[in-house]
Amino acid sequence: MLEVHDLAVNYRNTWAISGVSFSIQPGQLTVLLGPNGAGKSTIIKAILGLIPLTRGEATFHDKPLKSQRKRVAYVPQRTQIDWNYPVTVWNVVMMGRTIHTGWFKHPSRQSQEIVQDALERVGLFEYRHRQIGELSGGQQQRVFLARALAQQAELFFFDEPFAGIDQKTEEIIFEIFQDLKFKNKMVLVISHDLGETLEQYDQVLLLNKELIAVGSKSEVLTTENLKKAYGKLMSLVVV
Ligand SMILES: Nc1ncnc2c1ncn2[C@@H]1O[C@H](COP(=O)(O)OP(=O)(O)OP(=O)(O)O)[C@@H](O)[C@H]1O
Repeated sequence: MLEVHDLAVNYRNTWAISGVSFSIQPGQLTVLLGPNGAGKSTIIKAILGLIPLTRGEATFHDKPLKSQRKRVAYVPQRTQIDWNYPVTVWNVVMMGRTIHTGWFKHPSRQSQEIVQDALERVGLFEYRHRQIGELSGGQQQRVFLARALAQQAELFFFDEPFAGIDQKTEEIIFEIFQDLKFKNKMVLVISHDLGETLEQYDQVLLLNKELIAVGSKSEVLTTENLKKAYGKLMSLVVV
C-alpha cells in the first residue's frame, strides 16, 4: 500500500502543498483533482523524490518509496517530454525494461516480448520504428503508457493522461486502468475531468494546496468542497 503522510513542499517561500495525507490500497484506482496550480504534479514529484520535501513522508509497503523507484511507473505530462528527441517508439518502451536491467545490456528475449506485448496492448506495434515526434498526441500518450506497462510496476502515476488525446486513446487508457485494478496494482491519475469519467475511480482526492476531501465521488464532489477548490462559479456549473 502507498501511504502519504503530512506531505509539504515549499517553493521559494511559498507553500505549493501542505499537510497532504492519503493512502492507496492494492487494486484501487485513485484520481487527483484540483484547479491549475493546486499542486497536483507537485504531489507526484514529491512522492517520487524528484523534488525535496519540506515535511512529511511517502512509504510503499512500509518502507520509504524513494528507495523503491523500480516498483513505481511514472507517466509525466506530455508537455514535459521533449518530442524532438531522436528516439523510436520501441526504444521508449524498452526504457521500461532498462530500469530493471541497466542501459548497457542487450535486452533479453523476455524483455523484447514484454515490450512487444505492451505495444500491442496500446495498438502501436506497427509504429515501433517511428520516431516519437512523428506521432499524434494520443499515440504519444499511448507510447508512454506502454513504457509504464513494460516496467511491470506495482504503483502507477499518470499526470494528465487525457489532455489532448482522441476518443480511442481514452478508451484504451481506461481499459488498461481496469486491467491494472484487476491485477491489484495501485494507480494515481491526475485529471481535470469532473464529468462522467469519474465513475471509473474508486477514490477521489480533491486538492487546492491542501487536501480538501478524500473519498468516493459523491462524498467528495459536494457544492461546498467544489467551492473551496474552484471557487463559486465552478461549483454552480458542476453540481
Ligand atoms: N520548480 C518550481 N519552482 C517554483 N514553483 C513551482 C515549481 N513547480 C511548480 N511550482 C508552483 O507550485 C504550484 C503548484 O504547481 P503544480 O504544477 O504542482 O500544480 P498543478 O496542480 O499540477 O497544476 P496544473 O493543473 O496547471 O498542471 C504552482 O503555483 C506552480 O507555479
